[in-house]
Amino acid sequence: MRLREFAVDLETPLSTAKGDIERREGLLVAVDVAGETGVGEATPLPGWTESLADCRDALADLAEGDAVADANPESALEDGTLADAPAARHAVSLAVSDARARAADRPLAASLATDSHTSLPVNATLGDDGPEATVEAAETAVESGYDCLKLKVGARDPTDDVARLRAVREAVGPDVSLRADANAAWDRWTADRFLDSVEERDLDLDYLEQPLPADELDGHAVLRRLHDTPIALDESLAAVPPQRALASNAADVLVCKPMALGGPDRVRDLAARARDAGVDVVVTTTIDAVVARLGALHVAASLPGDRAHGLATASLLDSDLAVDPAPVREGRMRVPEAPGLGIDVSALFS
Ligand SMILES: O=C(O)CCC(=O)c1ccccc1C(=O)O
Ligand SMILES: [Mg+2]
Repeated sequence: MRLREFAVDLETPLSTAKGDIERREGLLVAVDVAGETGVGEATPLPGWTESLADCRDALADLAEGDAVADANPESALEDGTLADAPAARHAVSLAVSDARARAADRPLAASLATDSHTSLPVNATLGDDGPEATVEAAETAVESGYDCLKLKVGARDPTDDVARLRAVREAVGPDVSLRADANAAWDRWTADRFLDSVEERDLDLDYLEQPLPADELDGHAVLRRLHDTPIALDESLAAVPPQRALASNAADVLVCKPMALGGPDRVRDLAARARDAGVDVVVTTTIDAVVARLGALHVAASLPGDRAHGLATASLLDSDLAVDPAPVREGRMRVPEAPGLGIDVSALFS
């Protein structure tokens, strides 16, 4: 197993209710499995995953036990070694899946599901900003072909967030779908008030993502009963066993971050349970470099459903680890057709 550390800056910080994301640091992992080299990425994000230091330690421990890891890196996925390090587990799991798909000579998505999508709609991700800047960013996104926008809310008074959403709805018209992500900023009363005014003004939100703190499953379930606006859970899935979130009737949609859930295999397991419960799944990045974004794209493409995914985050970075084989065009991403992730490993480990 080989490791390579990396750091990439965001072009402009992504402003959320829980602070700005300015820089992403992580590790690339390469493993040899089934006669092929596969690559994975660990880009931890505290709040969703272990710290960078813990991630680095977990992967270094694995790489040092090289004899074991090389003989069977998959054992580390199942034996609990990486149980408390979802970003590290994500890197190893993605690298193993990439190698296996390359060995089968199929794109990763097609190796995971026979009826995988070849392209997917994605939402534009708009940070917290004043009303004019938010409208301008929304208009630019729609002009470039997006028909789904996700706005960060929760960093200002909810009345101001409603005004931002109203201005965006007026600017983009009724056919663009709008999502709002509060990143756990509100209490039940504030979320209730926000949803009342959104619904009074017919702003028609596709969903409200994580209005309440991560452990408040019952609170989200109450909001679902009181309002027509669908509720999505994100932070909750990293904080409580995802099965509990499903069992609590707390969500219409699960926002699945492969990095936070511990790998593409974990997303697929959870998506199957969600499907049985009639809950939709949207896959998003954690603002990752090209390897993890491609992993998220392939796993999203392997799932049924036609909701836009939160994968359009490459443009937030000011540099990357390699040329992106899946740029966003007209609000969609095409799944690379080359084997595995569709990226050249030698370009990443030179
Ligand atoms: O979903 C998207 O559009 C992009 C991903 C995103 O918003 C995000 C990125 C990093 C950390 C948290 C989040 C989030 O969904 O809250
Ligand atoms: Mg979110």
